[in-house]
Amino acid sequence: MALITPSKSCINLLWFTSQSFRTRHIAREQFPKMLENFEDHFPALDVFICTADPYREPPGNVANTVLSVLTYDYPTEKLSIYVSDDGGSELTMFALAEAARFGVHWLPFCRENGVVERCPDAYFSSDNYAENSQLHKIKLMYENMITRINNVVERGKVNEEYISNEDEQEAYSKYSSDGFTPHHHPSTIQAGSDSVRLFMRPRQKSNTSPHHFKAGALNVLLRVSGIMTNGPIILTLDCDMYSNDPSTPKLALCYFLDQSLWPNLAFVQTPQRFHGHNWADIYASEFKALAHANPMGMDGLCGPNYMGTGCFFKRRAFFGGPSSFEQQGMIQDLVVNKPIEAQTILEQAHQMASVNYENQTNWGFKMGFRYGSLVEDIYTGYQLHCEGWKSIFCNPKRPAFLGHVPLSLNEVLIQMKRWAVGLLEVALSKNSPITFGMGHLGPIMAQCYIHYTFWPIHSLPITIYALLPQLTLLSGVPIFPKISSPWSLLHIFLFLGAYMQDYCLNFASTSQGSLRRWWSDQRMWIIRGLSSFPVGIIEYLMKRMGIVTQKFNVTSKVVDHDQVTRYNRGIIEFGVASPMFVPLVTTSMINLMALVKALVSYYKGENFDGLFLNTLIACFGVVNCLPIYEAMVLRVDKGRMPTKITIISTFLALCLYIICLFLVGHM
Ligand SMILES: O=c1ccn([C@@H]2O[C@H](COP(=O)(O)OP(=O)(O)O[C@H]3O[C@H](CO)[C@@H](O)[C@H](O)[C@H]3O)[C@@H](O)[C@H]2O)c(=O)[nH]1
Ligand SMILES: [Mn+2]
Repeated sequence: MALITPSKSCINLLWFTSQSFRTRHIAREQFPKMLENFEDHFPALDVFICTADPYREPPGNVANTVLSVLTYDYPTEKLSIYVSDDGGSELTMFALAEAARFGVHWLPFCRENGVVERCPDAYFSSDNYAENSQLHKIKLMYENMITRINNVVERGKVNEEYISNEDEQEAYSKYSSDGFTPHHHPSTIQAGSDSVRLFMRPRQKSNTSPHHFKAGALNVLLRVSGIMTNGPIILTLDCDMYSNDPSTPKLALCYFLDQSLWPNLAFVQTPQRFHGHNWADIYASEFKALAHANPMGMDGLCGPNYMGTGCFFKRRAFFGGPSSFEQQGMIQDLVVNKPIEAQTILEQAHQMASVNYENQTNWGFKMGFRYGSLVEDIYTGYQLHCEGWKSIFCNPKRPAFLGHVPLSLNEVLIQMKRWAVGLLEVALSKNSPITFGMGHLGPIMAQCYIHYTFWPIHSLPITIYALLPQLTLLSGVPIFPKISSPWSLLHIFLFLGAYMQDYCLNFASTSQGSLRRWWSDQRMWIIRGLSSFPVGIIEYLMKRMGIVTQKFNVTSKVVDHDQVTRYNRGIIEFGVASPMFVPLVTTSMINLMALVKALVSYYKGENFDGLFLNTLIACFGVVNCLPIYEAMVLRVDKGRMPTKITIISTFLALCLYIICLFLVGHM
C-alpha cells in the first residue's frame, strides 16, 4: 500500500495535467496562394542547421539536408543557410563544399522540372521520376558527390586529389593544425558562393568553458547570422531533418505576415515527422500525442512548445518579450549593407563565435536559446511563452520535414534518458512551471508544461505495476479486491478505459496499422518507464549533487544494413550489453515466473479469487515482454539479447523474489 499510493498520485497528477491539452483544440489550414503577389515583401530567411559528430551524423546526410532547404521556393537572394558543426570536422566541411557545388546544378534542375522532392537522396530513391538525359546527368553528379563524401569519411581526412585550389587547402589545413580537436578549436567561417549562400561555422570551443550543447551552437549562429544577413525569420533544423516541401517557408509566412498575429508571434512549429519508420513503429518514434494531438491542444492556448527542429522563429523573439524594447537595437540597427565577404564582417563574426563572447552577458538566460537544460527546445519555448510570446502549430498535409528514426532500442533509451534529465532540469528549476509558469502562463497552459516536464515520474507507477502485483502474486499476497467484489470491476474499467482513450484519441485515425502502432506505443511507455526514466532521474539527482556532469549523447543516424532489415521486419534491436536492458529483462522474468505460478495453482484447482487481478496484470506483462523472451532464447542474429544481460537479470529477478518471500514471511 505504501508504494501503491504514491504511484496513484503520480498517475492522477499526470492524468489531470494531460486534460489541459484537450480544452482548446485547434486545426489550421494554410493558403499560401494568397501570398503569390507579395514575393517582394518576403522577409529574409536564415536557416540554422546543427550537426555535432561526423561519425554519428553522416556528412552525406547533412549535405542532403542542406540541399533540401537550399532549393526552397523562396527568393534566392533572401535565403541564407548557416551550418553549425560542433564536431569541428573537415569531413562535414568537405560535404558542405560538395553540397554547395552540386546545389548550383540541383536548384535549376528542380525548378525546371517541377521537382517537389528536393532532398536528392529521397528523390533518387523514390523511383518517382522520368528517365531522360538531363536526369541521367544530374543523377551521376549526385552519385559522384556522395561517393566522394563517403570516401573522405572512410579515410577520416580530405584526400589531396579532392582539393582544387589554395583557398580550400588553407581551409582544410586549419583542421589538421596543432591543437585542433573537436572539443578545442578555433571558429572557422566560410562565406558561400554567389548563387548559394551557405555558411559553415564550427564555433570556438574550449575544454575549460561550458559550451551549452545545441543551445550554445544556435546562439552563435544567431549572432553570426545577425551580422552577416540578419534575416528577420529564422528556421532551426537538425541535420537529419530534411525539407520535404519547398513551399514550407511560405506556409510559415501565412502567419508571420498576418498583421493581427505578428506583434506577439514568436514561432511557427511544424510537427516532427519521420521517414522510414516501420509499419508497426516498434520504438514508437511517431510520438502521436507529443508531436500531433498535444500541440493542437496547446495551439488554442499560448501555442505549441518548441520541438527543436522544423521551427520558424521571429528573430526579434530572442531579444526580450513582445512589449520590451531593450534589445531592439541589436536587430534593427544592424542593417547589413556591406558585402558578406567584407573583412570587417568576417572579423566581427569570428569574435561573436569565440568562447568568451557570452561571459557576463544575458545570452542563454534572457537572450537567445536558453541554457540550463538538455532539452533546450522545451526550455526555450517555455521561456518565450512566459515572456508573453505566442506560437502557432502548422501541420500541413504533406509533411514539411522528415527526420531519421533511431534504429536500435539502446539508441532510443539513451535519447529518452537524456530527455528525462533535461525535463527534470526544467521541472525543478527556479523557473519551474509549477511556480514561475503558473504565475506567467495561467493555470491551463502551465499545466501543459507541468505535464511535459514531469514526464519522467511516469516511471514510478510503471515500475510499481510492473513488479508489485507480480511479486505479491508469487508470494501469495492479494493486494487488489477479489474478482467477486464489484470494486474489481472498477479497476478493470479504469485499466481498459485509459487504454481505449489513448487508442481513440491518438491512433484510431491512423490509416495503416493503427492497432499495431498503438500496441508498440504502449509497450514503449512501459520500456521507457522501467529504464530511461528511472536512470534519468538518478542521473539528474547525481548531477544536482555534483557527482556527474551531463553529456549530450548525440543520437546515431548511421544506417547499418542488417539493423535496417531487422527494423523493417519489426524485430526489436538489443545487441549491445546495455545496463538499460537489465531492468527490462529482470521485470520480464518476474512477470513470467508470476504467470507460471498462477497457472500452476489454477491447474491444481487452488482458489485464487483474491489474486485474479494480479494474474491479469502479470499476463499483460508477459504478452508485452514476448519480444524480450524471444531475444533471450530464440534469436541468433546480432540484435539478440546479450547473454551477459540475461544472466545478470535472472540473478536479480531471483534476488527480488527471495527478498519478497522474506518480507512476506516477516509480515
Ligand atoms: O553539442 C551538441 C549536441 C547536439 N547538437 C545537435 O542537436 C541536434 C539534436 O541532437 P540529437 O542527438 O538528434 O537529439 P534528439 O534527441 O534526437 O533530438 C531531439 O531532442 C533535442 C533535445 O531536446 C532537440 O534539440 C532536437 O531538435 C530533437 O529532435 C542534432 O542536429 C545535433 O547535431 C549540437 O549541435 N551540439
Ligand atoms: Mn534527432
